[in-house]
Amino acid sequence: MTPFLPLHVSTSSRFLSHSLPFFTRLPRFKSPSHRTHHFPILSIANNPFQQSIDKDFPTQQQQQPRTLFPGGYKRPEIKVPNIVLQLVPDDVLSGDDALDFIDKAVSKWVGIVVLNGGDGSGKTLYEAACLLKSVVRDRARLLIGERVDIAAAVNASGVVLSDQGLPAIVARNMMMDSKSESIVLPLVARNVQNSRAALNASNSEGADFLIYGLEQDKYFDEKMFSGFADVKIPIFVIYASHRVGTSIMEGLQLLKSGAGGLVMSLEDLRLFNDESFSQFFNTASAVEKKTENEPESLNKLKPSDVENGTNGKKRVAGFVKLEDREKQLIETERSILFECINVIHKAAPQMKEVSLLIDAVSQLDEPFLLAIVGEFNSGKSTVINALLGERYLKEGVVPTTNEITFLRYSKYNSEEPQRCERHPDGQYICFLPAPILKEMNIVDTPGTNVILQRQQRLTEEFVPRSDLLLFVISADRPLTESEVDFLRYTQQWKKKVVFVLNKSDLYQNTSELEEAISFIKENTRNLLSTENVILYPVSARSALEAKLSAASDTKLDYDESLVSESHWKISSFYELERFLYSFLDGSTETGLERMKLKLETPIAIADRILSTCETLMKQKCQYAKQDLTTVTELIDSVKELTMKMEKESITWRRKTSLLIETTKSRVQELIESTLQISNIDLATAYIFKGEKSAMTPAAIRVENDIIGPGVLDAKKQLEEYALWLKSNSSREGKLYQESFEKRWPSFVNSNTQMHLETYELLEKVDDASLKVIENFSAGAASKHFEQEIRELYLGTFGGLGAAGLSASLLTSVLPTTLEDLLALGLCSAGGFIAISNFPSRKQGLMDKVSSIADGLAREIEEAMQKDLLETVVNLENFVKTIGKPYKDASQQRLDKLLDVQNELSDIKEKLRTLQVEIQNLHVS
Ligand SMILES: Nc1nc2c(ncn2[C@@H]2O[C@H](COP(=O)(O)OP(=O)(O)OP(=O)(O)O)[C@@H](O)[C@H]2O)c(=O)[nH]1
Repeated sequence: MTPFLPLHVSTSSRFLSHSLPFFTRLPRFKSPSHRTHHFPILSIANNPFQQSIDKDFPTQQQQQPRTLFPGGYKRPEIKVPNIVLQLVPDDVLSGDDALDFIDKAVSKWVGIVVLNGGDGSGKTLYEAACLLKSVVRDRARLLIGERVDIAAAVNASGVVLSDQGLPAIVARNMMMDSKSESIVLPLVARNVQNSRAALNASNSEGADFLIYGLEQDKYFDEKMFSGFADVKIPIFVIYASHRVGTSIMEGLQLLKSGAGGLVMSLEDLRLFNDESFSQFFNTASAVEKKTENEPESLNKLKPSDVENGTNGKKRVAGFVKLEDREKQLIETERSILFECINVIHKAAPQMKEVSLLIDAVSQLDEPFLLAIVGEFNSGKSTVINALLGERYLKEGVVPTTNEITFLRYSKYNSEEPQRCERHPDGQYICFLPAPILKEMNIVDTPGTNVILQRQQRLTEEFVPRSDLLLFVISADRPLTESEVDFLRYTQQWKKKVVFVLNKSDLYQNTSELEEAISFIKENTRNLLSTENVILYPVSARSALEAKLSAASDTKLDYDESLVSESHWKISSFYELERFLYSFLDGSTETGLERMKLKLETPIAIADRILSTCETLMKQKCQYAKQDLTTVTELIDSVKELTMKMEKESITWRRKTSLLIETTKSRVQELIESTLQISNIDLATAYIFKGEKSAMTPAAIRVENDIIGPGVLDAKKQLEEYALWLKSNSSREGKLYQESFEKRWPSFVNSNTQMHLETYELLEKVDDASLKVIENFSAGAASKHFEQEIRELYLGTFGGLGAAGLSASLLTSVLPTTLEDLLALGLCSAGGFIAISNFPSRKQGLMDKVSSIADGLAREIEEAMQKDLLETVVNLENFVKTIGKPYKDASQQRLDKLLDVQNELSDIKEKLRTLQVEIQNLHVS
């Protein structure tokens, strides 16, 4: 799982580079560690963001703890009935239509695909496995025959081992080492050819399912399968058409005999069409339904029941006795829990553990559930047998209980005193005529602290469902570390625990026994948060033997044997029984406690899941708030970008005004150097040639050398400026858009598709500054300038006549203006006054040039400013427009999450009130 690390906007480090959006240097959230250790407190199954709120706007990779169960692993579930497709590399690599066929098969009927190595090389097997994995994907389980290394390398679901292959535990551990991220334990299946091997593989081996193949030259016979009755894991039978026939009905026969499904080769699979398979699965589910309808079976709630909140049960009206009160509480509790389930669905659709709660709700009206737990070999089965008074369960020095075994009551039937069946959910249900089962269901669980992890998980997963735990400790190892660990785990579900110190007969004397009792009590008090640790030292073996011999000796019953047998070993077991029986009597305090425990079981599950949901929602809300802030900051950050553009535009304006300034100075310089009285050529040109004459060289120079190029330069500069504005705006606009899309890719939909005019905003600039310069004509300016000069000369020399002018001609040899004037004065006193105006007239012209240039510069600057403003306003509007759907969505998401958060706390409050009500139950 690659964590998606959310981005934040950093306000300080923007504008870093033009090749990156200016907001891309963003810090990352610290990804919280999501590894769980032994017995985690909080957890949720993996597979994030598929539904509801998350689907709407999946922005953050939230913390995904592995599972609510210890070790962070879940047992893999195997659906039955199922079809297993068995392949060899050639099937996969042959290049014909096999892959298409496999693709279709896994999308419809095949739930497990096994790739066997055949005799080929590891390389070929690996290549075939890679190819197969890419076809199968997650639609079916892919298992590799024997080669754990290849299974691990291609990330397969598990391995199939031959009868002589690796021990299952070794294979599983090897796979687990390589699949450290997976929350599901790897599957280990075994090929078997007879019932003994099958039993062995399912019991001490801990295989998850079996593939049963007939020995060479043997043909299928239903009786053959009867030897597998004790095998408690699914068995898939190899369906070889040449042995069994090609009718699917033959396969159905196998299912009826107890097989979990059929194993077929590619060749055999091709023999059947969709119709045959649908017939196969329909009939199989009909068979299953029949089993489910057995009395008191563990029917699961249907989703529709959850929605309706009815579970098909009649509502109970009115109550007078405690029992009625209990019924009424059950109804209230049920409806609150349905609400709870709905809220959990909303808060954490991926939380698979909600099924625990659904189960617990469906079991509210079921008898009290007493679960016997403890380490393997502590004597759990013997304790149960002693309670039942008969050796119903297998006992033994090696782990003997491999499945959760429900013991339920059924009337005595001489033909079938004990009937066991495997429920589709994998648990075993045995119907026995033992009286204690009338009032409570007893569950035998596989021992903990076994090397077989599957069994340990089974027990752990069962703990939340039980109402009371009978924790069996063996006298030869009172309270081990792993027992303490397990006990701690049970307390996460707030389970009431009663200890049974079994095999007490092993102690030499009472002081040894007392020492062990006080040791256990001392060390569990804190864990169970009670001063009153309940512990019964017993010898289940002696108690069972006493009961059995009492039963065989009709004259003596068990109670009498207690009297006659003063042995404490039996009497202490009797104490335990008395305690348990008192649970059945609703009129006693213990009976009341039974009801309370029963009612509190689903509440504890709900409470724990709700707490997990709350943590998750808190985190989700935090992320959603962060998202909203990020979106808002992202939108607002455009202001800083525009400020930056404004800053940069100053340089552009400066450059343009400098250009105008230079042009102005050059014109003025020209005036200074050219316009002199002594410039006889000029004077003659203006005075004698009149207006119609061709342009003077001075004016021509102004046009060609100064104003003309100046205007061209300015135009070029303003064109560049306009381009700078547009490219800046469209680049940044696009970067914003990319950032929104990259940051929230799942949200790119029709809402975020903008109208064309939105994109046009990025290009839309009026180019006012360019227009100003375009409107400024160098020719017109030169003409104007020419006119001004003419007026200057005419105003100066027009009244002097030929004498004055000839006098002035003298001055042509004099170097300075002053001498100029003096000479003129001497030559023509009358003309002096007119000529003396020349410098001020010249200055006037200079001022005129200056004011025209300054006016132009101002006009251009204002237009540039206008262009800039238009660009930044457009860019801001663009970013606001494209950011709006994201902002709205993050706001909506946050609102939704806050609503769910409120719903969570409301439902928690309701549960608390209910809990108080339950606690207030008392014997009337
Ligand atoms: N001495 C003595 N041995 C006992 C007593 N109870 C059970 N045993 C023996 O302990 C061994 C294990 O007993 P089981 O009842 O199979 O133990 P378990 O806890 O169910 O074992 P698993 O199901 O494998 O976890 C058997 O050999 C029993 O005979 C007892 O009270 N005293």
